[in-house]
Amino acid sequence: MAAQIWGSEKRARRRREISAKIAQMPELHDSKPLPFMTREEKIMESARKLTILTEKMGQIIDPTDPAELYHLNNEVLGLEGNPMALHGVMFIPALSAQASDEQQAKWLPRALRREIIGTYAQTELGHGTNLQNLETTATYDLATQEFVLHTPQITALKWWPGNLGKSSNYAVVVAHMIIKAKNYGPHPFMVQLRDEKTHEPLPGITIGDIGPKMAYNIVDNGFLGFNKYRIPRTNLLMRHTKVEADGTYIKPPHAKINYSAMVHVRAYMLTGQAIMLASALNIATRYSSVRRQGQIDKSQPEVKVLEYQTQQHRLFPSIARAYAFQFAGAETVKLYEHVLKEMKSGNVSLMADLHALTSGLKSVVTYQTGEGIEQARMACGGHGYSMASYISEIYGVAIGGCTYEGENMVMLLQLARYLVKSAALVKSGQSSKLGPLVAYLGVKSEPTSLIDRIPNSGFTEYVKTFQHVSKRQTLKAADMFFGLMEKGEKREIAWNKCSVELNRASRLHTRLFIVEAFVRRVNEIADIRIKEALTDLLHLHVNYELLDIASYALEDGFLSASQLDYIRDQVYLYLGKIRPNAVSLLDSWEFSDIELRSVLGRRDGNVYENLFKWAKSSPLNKTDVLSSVTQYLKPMMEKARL
Ligand SMILES: CCCCCCCC/C=C\CCC/C=C/C(=O)SCCNC(=O)CCNC(=O)[C@H](O)C(C)(C)COP(=O)(O)OP(=O)(O)OC[C@H]1O[C@@H](n2cnc3c(N)ncnc32)[C@H](O)[C@@H]1OP(=O)(O)O
Ligand SMILES: Cc1cc2nc3c(=O)[nH]c(=O)nc-3n(C[C@H](O)[C@H](O)[C@H](O)COP(=O)(O)OP(=O)(O)OC[C@H]3O[C@@H](n4cnc5c(N)ncnc54)[C@H](O)[C@@H]3O)c2cc1C
Repeated sequence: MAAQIWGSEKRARRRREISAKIAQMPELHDSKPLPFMTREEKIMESARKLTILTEKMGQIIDPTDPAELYHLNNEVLGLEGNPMALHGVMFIPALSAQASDEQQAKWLPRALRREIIGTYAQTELGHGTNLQNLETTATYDLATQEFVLHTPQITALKWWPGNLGKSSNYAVVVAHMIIKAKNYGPHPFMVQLRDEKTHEPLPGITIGDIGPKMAYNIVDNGFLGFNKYRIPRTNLLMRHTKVEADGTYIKPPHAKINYSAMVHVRAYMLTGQAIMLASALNIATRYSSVRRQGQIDKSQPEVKVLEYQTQQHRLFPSIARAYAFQFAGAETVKLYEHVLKEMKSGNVSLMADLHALTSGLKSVVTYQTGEGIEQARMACGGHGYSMASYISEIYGVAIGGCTYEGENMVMLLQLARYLVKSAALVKSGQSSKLGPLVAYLGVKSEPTSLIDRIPNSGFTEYVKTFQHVSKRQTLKAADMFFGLMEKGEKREIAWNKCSVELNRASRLHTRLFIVEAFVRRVNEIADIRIKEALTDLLHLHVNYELLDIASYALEDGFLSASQLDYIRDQVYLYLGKIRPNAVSLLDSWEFSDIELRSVLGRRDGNVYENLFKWAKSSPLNKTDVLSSVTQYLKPMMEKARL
């Protein structure tokens, strides 16, 4: 099963080898539990481990393999980020995709050797979503052949970029490029921020940390202002766009090609989200099979809480989602790598499809991951609320994904633009022009679902039902939009008035893709036992998801009330079938105790003794009487007694 999760036997074996090596290297372990550290201590601890990793990484992993790097990162540095998180996640990908060969030769080796630390600085205090209204300017000075970076007002301060505040000395900065008074829109520039020897900010740069956040507090998300700060013309990233010495602008082959670093993260973050969901579920499910509370049959002893159907219903559909996200994420990464290769050789025709797909997936996956992790926390009762479970940290980190790389509603609306264009093709009789991801929009469906009518139909009837609801909602939202415009409404106003319906279509389309990716994967599996376990999980997934969106299928009679009862029964049937495999389905992800960082989710199940040990190690317990008591509470009580 680990091979299915991680992509191959070899990958699963490598993960195990890497975890085993890390287990033997105490210098790479947290020196004390992270929740007991201050933010400064955590950053220091992370930087300490990061420098050891830089020295020893080659002994542990193949540093050129992103999957091995990601695993090493999760085990040693953890989810809360690190002082170089953005260096690998966005700075290097931005340089790789957007810098010319000559620029790459100059900067990439230095970045890869970690001689310099970089980040991706795009979002500002006043604007994050609407890139067209970013306010930082890069004005070309023809006389000196330099760009002058400037922050005209407070809202133009860069705000949020990870590791910008304290750790990075370089950044890819996105600014509006102005040449001879003409604004060419946002473009990426390589900018040195700090002196390489002293790490002091360079003259003309104002920089710092934006303060503590809901989670991710090891990352120094920062602010950045420029006061007429000059950089050479050749620091504009020039793989696709060029500015010649005389100010001549050569436009890129696709208007949005400079957005590729964002698409990179949107594609890769899906499996990251799956891992976080599976981690929280692993903790909750293991704990639920240790925790005994109450009886189902009063004549019997107390049961493990995992025996309760409500507990299973709370956890198991999310287990199915974690697998589904991992499989859909793996497919998306493959597609991304393919499109990136094509883009590098000048073919930009697949960019729109990739953008639409990653926009929808990013939104649905992060939202459902957040939901699943929060349910996992509640499933652990009181102990879930303790930082000893570590679930709250996982939650805080995961839901950051609902916001970064494009706020979820906004990204769903990006997918909706693609769906509406596709609907227009269907309406104008040009279904043959539909791309493969939306081809179903042009296919006539049966009048009713055959879900419970065709025995042994595999998952075909389910997929058809998901296709039906997605198609119907897409055409309905598109009709609403076109109808408003026919009545004379301006395009943008009509769009806004339909946007809730449009986003519903985007979610349904994305959920269909996730179901299809799960079905594709299960169909590929040769090992009978693995196939059986995953088929059970897939049954739970399709029935649970369909129940969740049933109103769309009920409203036009595609599903009947009796079919809904059938689907509900299937959910209960598969909850029961999955119960014996539940812990194993999560243990198959092979998270080590070091990686999980959870007292509650320990592999050995020795929860209570370790919770007590954890509590005793709280800094508050270093002394029996705190100074808050001697200074304030004790005098207060004494005064009251007089
Ligand atoms: C190994 C890696 C492991 C990764 C693990 C991940 C963990 C990471 C953990 C933490 C890191 C956090 C890092 C966070 C970083 C950031 O958040 S960086 C900042 C991100 N910011 C955003 O995402 C901003 C969101 N806004 C936008 O993207 C855009 O503004 C927009 C909403 C898309 C609109 O853009 P714009 O105003 O320029 O667009 P319009 O002029 O309206 O045109 C829209 C048309 O353009 C098409 N389009 C847009 N984007 C793209 C694209 N990327 N590719 C192709 N086409 C694109 C769009 O489809 C419209 O086309 P149409 O007109 O034909 O419909
Ligand atoms: C943990 C974290 C890490 C980050 N790291 C980085 C980084 O490294 N580099 C970087 O540059 N940035 C980074 N960011 C910033 C992030 O990319 C932005 O916050 C994000 O893109 C959302 O933009 P915003 O803050 O402007 O939200 P807003 O756009 O202000 O969103 C507020 C509300 O308005 C709605 N809204 C906005 N526009 C529309 C619209 N057109 N239609 C409908 N609704 C709309 C949204 O849906 C939302 O409900 C990070 C953010 C976080 C939380």
